[in-house]
Amino acid sequence: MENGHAKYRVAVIGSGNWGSVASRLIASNTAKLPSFYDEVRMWVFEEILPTGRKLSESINEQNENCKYLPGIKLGTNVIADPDLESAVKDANMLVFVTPHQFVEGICKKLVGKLTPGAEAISLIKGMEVKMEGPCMISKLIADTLGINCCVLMGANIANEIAVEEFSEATIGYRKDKEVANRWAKLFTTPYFLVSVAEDIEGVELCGTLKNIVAIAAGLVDGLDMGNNTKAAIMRIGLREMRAFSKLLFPSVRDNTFFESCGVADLITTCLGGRNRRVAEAFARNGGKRSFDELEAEMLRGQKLQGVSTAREVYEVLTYRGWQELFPLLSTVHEICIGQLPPTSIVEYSEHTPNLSIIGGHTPFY
Ligand SMILES: NC(=O)C1=CN([C@@H]2O[C@H](COP(=O)(O)OP(=O)(O)OC[C@H]3O[C@@H](n4cnc5c(N)ncnc54)[C@H](O)[C@@H]3O)[C@@H](O)[C@H]2O)C=CC1
Ligand SMILES: O=C(CO)COP(=O)(O)O
Repeated sequence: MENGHAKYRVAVIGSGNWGSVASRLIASNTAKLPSFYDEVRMWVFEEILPTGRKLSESINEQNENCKYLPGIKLGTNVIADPDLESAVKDANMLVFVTPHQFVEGICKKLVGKLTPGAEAISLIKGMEVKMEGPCMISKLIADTLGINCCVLMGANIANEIAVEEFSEATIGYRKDKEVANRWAKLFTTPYFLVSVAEDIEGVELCGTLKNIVAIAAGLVDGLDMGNNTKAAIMRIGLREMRAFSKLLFPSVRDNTFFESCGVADLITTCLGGRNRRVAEAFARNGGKRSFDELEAEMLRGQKLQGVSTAREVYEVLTYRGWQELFPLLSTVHEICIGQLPPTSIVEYSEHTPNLSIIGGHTPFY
């Protein structure tokens, strides 16, 4: 507490492409706003660079992440720390931003290590499928660590935000608007406008599911189909995103799909994202080179989320008998695993079933 007011210390867990940009954005605000400590600790999954140097040391020396965000200064108040426990020490605002497949292991290491009363926000686009069913990443963080966790999603291609091009984002929260507003204050800059929505599942599912649609858009690009086809894929994808989200969580609001986290993120990722780019290469190679191989070659350490999310969603669809209701989401997975050729992405619509069968109610479509 300072002058009777709480003062907040921020730690960022993750230092990939978006993790580095988010740290830079946040640090530009903590340096200015009196309610936050200047320093932002950024946890780094340690790597040895080709030069033989440790990535964390290189970041602190150059004030730049030469592997995941070359050419951009992070701000001198961003301190890279390869020790997870030390990175979160005394922090009461925790920003989770790693590829989704690593978050469970990270959370397990953090159990019992957090400052009491710490709050979290997840910038991670993805989900886990457990025995009990699908689990959103914010819930995984909240349940494993016993803390409240908001989400921030949006049309946020990191490299564009790094050079301060105008973007918007949506914070999803469950009940506590005051906490959501505090997160919004931490992230908002003149070039990064943040709004809040009391629909955490809707916001997070938008960010998660659009990565599958972006794979479909990339396949269409790789097959040299035109803008009309891509627009159709985006429209059908958005429709399936909304239907799937509402089936999982009936509380999900239609309006959420019109926020930055919804239609805007879908558009930007289908036009300029990594999922789109690698899927295009996959289709150009006729599906003969795997996504894993192309990811390693094209992204050099950055990670795709769409392929594993397609698998996770497919597990939910098959388990619940919903596969036929979601032809686009299902087809993307079947293409990714080589069960169908890339050209199937535009063939499925012939088999689109009568979608009004869901629970005998008016269809979501
Ligand atoms: N890059 C972007 O434009 C955006 C990314 N996102 C989301 O943010 C999340 C994080 O993405 P990025 O920061 O771009 O990461 P990235 O794609 O650059 O991923 C690489 C990161 O994973 C780390 N890593 C590798 N192996 C690891 C392990 N075993 N354990 C822990 N960490 C490991 C690497 O050190 C590196 O920090 C993802 O869910 C992504 O969908 C959201 C908006 C924009
Ligand atoms: O989520 C993103 C933009 O909002 C980035 O998407 P990609 O991971 O496909 O680059």
